[in-house]
Amino acid sequence: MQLQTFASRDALNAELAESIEQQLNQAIAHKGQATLALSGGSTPVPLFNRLSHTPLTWEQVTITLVDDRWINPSEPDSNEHLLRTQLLQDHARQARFIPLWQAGMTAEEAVQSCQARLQTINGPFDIVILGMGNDGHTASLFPDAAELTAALHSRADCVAINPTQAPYPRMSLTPARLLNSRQRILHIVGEDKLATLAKALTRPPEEMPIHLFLQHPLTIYWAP
Ligand SMILES: O=C(O)[C@H](O)[C@@H](O)[C@H](O)[C@H](O)COP(=O)(O)O
Repeated sequence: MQLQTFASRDALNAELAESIEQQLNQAIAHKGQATLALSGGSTPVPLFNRLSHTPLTWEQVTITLVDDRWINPSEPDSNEHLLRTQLLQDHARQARFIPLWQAGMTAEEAVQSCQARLQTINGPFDIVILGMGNDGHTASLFPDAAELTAALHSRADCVAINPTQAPYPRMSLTPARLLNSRQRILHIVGEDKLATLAKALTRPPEEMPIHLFLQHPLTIYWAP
C-alpha cells in the first residue's frame, strides 16, 4: 500500500489524470487497447472533467463502472449518468463504455447479462479507481448489505447488492473482478476519509470492505 498525499485536490487531480493518461497510453502501445474501471460518487467528478479533455486514442479505451445505483441513467444519481455527462465528453466521448445498468430488470435479474457484458473485457483491468465511504464501503460493497459475505467470496464478476443505509439497489463488481487488475487506485479526499482508512486497517472486510483491498497492492491518492 502506498499513500500519496497532495496539498490540494487540484494538485491531486492533475497528477492522477496524468498518471492515468500515461498508463492508458502504455497499455495501448503494448496491446492495442486499454481498460479502465471507475467509481461514481462525488470525489472523481473533477478528475473526470480533466480526463475528458485529455487527448488520447480514446477509441482504444474500454471504460466500465465498479458499481452503479439501479436507477435509470437519465437520473442524476446514476453513476452511468455521471460518467456520460462528466467523462464521456469532448475527447473521451470516443471511448467504448460498458454499462452495468439494464432497462426493464431488477439488479438480481440482470446479474447474468451484466456478467456476460463484463466478460467481453479480456484479461485484467489496466486501472481500477476505487472510492470509499466513511462506513468502509468501496464500490457497492456495503458492510450492512445482506449480500456482502457472499460477494466477498464470489468468483463471479458482478453481484446485486441491497444496502440498508444507502439509497437504491446496486450492481457491484466483486472483489475477485476488481482485484483482477494491473493497478488499483483509491481516490479519497478530506480528513474524515483518512481517519476511516486508519480504522479500516484494523477491521475485517465484513466490517469495512475496503480492508480487503488494503491487503493487496493499492496506491492511495489523498488530498485534504
Ligand atoms: O456509487 C457509489 O456511491 C460509489 O461508487 C461509491 O463506492 C463511492 O465511491 C463512495 O461512496 C465514495 O463516494 P464520494 O466520492 O461521494 O465520497
